[in-house]
Amino acid sequence: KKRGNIYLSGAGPSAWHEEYPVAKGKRQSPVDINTNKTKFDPKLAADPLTIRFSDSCCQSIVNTGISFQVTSNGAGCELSGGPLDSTYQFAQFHAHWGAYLKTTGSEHTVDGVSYPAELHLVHWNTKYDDFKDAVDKPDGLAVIAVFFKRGKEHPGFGKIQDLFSKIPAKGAKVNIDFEFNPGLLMPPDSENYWTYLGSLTTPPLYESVTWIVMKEPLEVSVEQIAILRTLLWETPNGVSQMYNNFRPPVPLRDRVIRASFG
Ligand SMILES: NS(=O)(=O)c1ccc2oc(NC(=O)c3ccccc3)nc2c1
Ligand SMILES: [Zn+2]
Repeated sequence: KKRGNIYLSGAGPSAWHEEYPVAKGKRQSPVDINTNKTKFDPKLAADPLTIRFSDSCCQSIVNTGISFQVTSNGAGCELSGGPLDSTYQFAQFHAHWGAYLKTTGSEHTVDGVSYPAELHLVHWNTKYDDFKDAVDKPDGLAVIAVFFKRGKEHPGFGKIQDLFSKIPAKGAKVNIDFEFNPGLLMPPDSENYWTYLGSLTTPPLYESVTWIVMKEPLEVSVEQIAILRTLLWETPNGVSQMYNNFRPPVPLRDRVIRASFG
């Protein structure tokens, strides 16, 4: 059966629970971050989040059929501190975005407000042997989420977007033969973040992610937001531009989102 596109086949995200019952689970993502209900946790500031990236950590970029994905062997790219009790190694970054002239696009929202896109930097807990071993464990993954907002151009991200024309279809992959430090994609102030226990935002929706959502968005140009939609994916009506590859927020249930700032 041509599965096609998980966002456009059948009823999309609202139907994922039919094949993945965990979609209605207790620690699903994304969620709306209601800033009146977040809780400042001084312990997060006491043991600051340590985000380490390197110039040599990005090997290739692939069209996964639902986003672009810059893949890393993780060399010199590690995450620890803050809410994390272990060292996590960088595996890949990708993004989610909306449609032309729409304000939606991000997965997480803040007080009900969406951003046009959201970047995810995926890390796995090095207490496990590799990503695949970590991916379904409750403390297996840590994902840094960075909101994109429209503003000045971001030349660093532009270097990655220049490769999009080389990965026109699902499965297409090219090597990155220049140095690219994912640290360029962190907002100027990355001390202020929210954190909560959640899940992958696409099937299999494993409840294995400690989310670290940066409060400050990263500015990119309106053109750069539009270039995201030049990536292509399969739809029930054939190959077309990739957009609206985001899961809308799901219920927070019995969770409190902690803030690293007062
Ligand atoms: N939107 S999300 O929640 O950040 C999210 C959702 C689903 C994901 O599946 C993977 N797999 C790998 O990264 C991987 C890395 C190495 C080898 C195999 C897979 N990362 C994900 C992130
Ligand atoms: Zn993602």
